[in-house]
Amino acid sequence: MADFDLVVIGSGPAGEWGAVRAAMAGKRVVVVERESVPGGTAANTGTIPSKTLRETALHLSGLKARGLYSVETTLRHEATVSDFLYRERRVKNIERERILRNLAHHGVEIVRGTGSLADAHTVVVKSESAPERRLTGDFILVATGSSPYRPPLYPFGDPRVHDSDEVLDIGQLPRSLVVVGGGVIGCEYACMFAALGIPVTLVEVKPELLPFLDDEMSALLGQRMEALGIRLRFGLTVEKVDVPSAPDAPVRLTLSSGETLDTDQVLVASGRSANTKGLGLEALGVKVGSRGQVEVDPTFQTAVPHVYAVGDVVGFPALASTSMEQARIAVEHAFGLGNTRTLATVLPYGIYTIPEVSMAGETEEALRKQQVPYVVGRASFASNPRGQIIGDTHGLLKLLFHRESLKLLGVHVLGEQASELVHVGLTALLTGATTQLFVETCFNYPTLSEAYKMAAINALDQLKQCTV
Ligand SMILES: Cc1cc2nc3c(=O)[nH]c(=O)nc-3n(C[C@H](O)[C@H](O)[C@H](O)COP(=O)(O)OP(=O)(O)OC[C@H]3O[C@@H](n4cnc5c(N)ncnc54)[C@H](O)[C@@H]3O)c2cc1C
Ligand SMILES: NC(=O)c1ccc[n+]([C@@H]2O[C@H](COP(=O)([O-])OP(=O)(O)OC[C@H]3O[C@@H](n4cnc5c(N)ncnc54)[C@H](O)[C@@H]3O)[C@@H](O)[C@H]2O)c1
Repeated sequence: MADFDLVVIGSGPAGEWGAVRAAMAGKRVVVVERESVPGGTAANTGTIPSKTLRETALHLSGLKARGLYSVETTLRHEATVSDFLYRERRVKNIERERILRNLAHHGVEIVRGTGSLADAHTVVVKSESAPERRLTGDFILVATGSSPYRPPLYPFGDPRVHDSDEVLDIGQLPRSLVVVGGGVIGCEYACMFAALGIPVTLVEVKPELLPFLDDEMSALLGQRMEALGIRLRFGLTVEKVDVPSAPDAPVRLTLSSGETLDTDQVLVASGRSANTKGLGLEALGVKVGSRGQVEVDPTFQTAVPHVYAVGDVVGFPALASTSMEQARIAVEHAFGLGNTRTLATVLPYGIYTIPEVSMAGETEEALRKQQVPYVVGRASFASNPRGQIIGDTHGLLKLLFHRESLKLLGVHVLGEQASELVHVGLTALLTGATTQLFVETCFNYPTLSEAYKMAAINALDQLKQCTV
C-alpha cells in the first residue's frame, strides 16, 4: 500500500486547496514544499502582496480623496520604502499562518524540500536540512506554479533591475520607473508606482493594453492610466540595456524605435514560465510546452493517468482563483468525488489597476467575430448616486445582451470595486439570466450595483423595448 492517497507538490492556492479537498474526503494527504514558507506566488510574491501594495499606494497617495474633494493632493507625506512595504509584510505573514492552520486542521502533513518524481507513484524529497525522503502515493498532484520569465537582455541581480518577485525587496522607492510589459502584472505595478507620484513609463510590444479585455474597456483603462501620469509606449520593445556602474546614474534603455529612456529603476514583467524543470515529468511521458507548461485534459489529468497537474504549471489562465478550482476538479476526478467534471465555462478576470477592471463572458469583438447579434447597455458611475458619493465618476458598467433572446452575454466593469461588482453579472451569466432579472431586481440604493439595472434599461431603451 502507498504511504499516502495523495502526494501534492507545491503549497500555493492549487496545492493547498487540492490537499484540503482530498483530506475533507478522508484521504491521507501530504504536501511537499521547497520554500520555508507556504503559499507560493499567491501568498508570497504575487497576488496578496501586490493587492496589499495597491491599497497602501492608494492610502499613501491620498488618491481616493482627489475624486471626493476635487483637490490635487500630492503624497500625504514623502513615502519611504518601509511605509510602502509595511502592510504587505504583515498581510502576507497572516496569510501564511492561515494556510498552515488550514492544512493542519484537515490533517495534511507538510514535508519541506524539493520534490521530483522518481516514478509515477513516488516523489523524492531533497532538502539541505534533512535526509532524503521517498513518499509514495496512489495519486500525485503537481501544483508547482510558475516563476517570472527573465529575458537574457536584462542584468537581473543589479539592484535597479527587477522582476515581479524582486520588486518586493527594493531597497528604495524608484525616482523613476520603466515597466517592460503591459500585461496584468506590468499594468498593476505601473499604476501603484504612479499613484505614489513616481514617473512611470510602460513599454508594451503590442498595440494595446490587455487585449483579452473588451476594446472599449482596454482603451478606457489606458486613458485612466495616462491620467495617473503613466507614459504608455505601444508597439515597442527594449533592444539594449545599459546599466552604469555608478549606483546613482540612470539605467538607459534603447527601444526598437531608437528612442532612449533614462530611468532610475526597471521592472520587467514580460510573462512567466511554469516550474517544471527537474520534476522528472518528461521521463514519465508527461508532455510539457515551450514555457514548461504541463499538458493536461479538461479534468487536469496528464498523459500518466494518476498524475494530475493544476494551477500555473498548466499555463493559461494562470490565476489564483482558477488554480484553486482546477485543484478541486482534479481531486474530485481522481477520487470519484462530487459532480463537477470540468472548470466553469465562464471565468471572471479581476485586474487591480487604478482603477480596477473586471470582466466575465464575451467581449464585443468576440461576439462580432462569432456573428452573434447583440445590444450594449451602459451605465456610467457619474450618473450613479453612489459613484458621485464616493467620487468615482470615471467608472463604467457595460453589459452585452443577445439582441433577440435578451440573454446576458458579457459583463465589463471599470472603476472602484470592479472586481467585486462583476460577481452580480457572473452569477447572472452562469444562470442564463436576461435583462428581466436586472429590471425586476430591487437593488440597495444608493449602490454601484444598481448600475446593473440602469445598464439593462439602457440596452432595452436602444431596442425600444423599455417597459419601465
Ligand atoms: C504579481 C502577481 C500578481 C498576481 N495577482 C493575482 C490576482 O490578483 N488574482 C489572481 O487570481 N491571481 C493573481 N496572480 C496569479 C497567482 O498568484 C497564481 O495564479 C497562483 O499563485 C498560482 O497558484 P499555484 O498554486 O499554481 O502556484 P504557486 O502559487 O506559484 O505555488 C507553487 C508552489 O510550489 C512550490 N514548488 C515549486 N516547485 C517545487 C518542487 N519541485 N518541490 C516542492 N515545491 C515546489 C513553490 O515553492 C510554490 O510554493 C498574480 C501573480 C503575480 C506574479
Ligand atoms: N489580477 C490578476 O488576475 C493578475 C495579476 C497579476 C498577474 N496575474 C497573472 O500573472 C501572469 C503573468 O503576468 P505578466 O503580466 O507577466 O505576463 P503576460 O504574459 O500576461 O503579459 C506580458 C506582457 O508583456 C509583453 N511583452 C513581452 N515581451 C515584451 C518585450 N520584450 N517588450 C515589451 N513588451 C513585452 C507582452 O506582449 C504582454 O502584454 C498572467 O498570466 C496573469 O494571469 C494575474
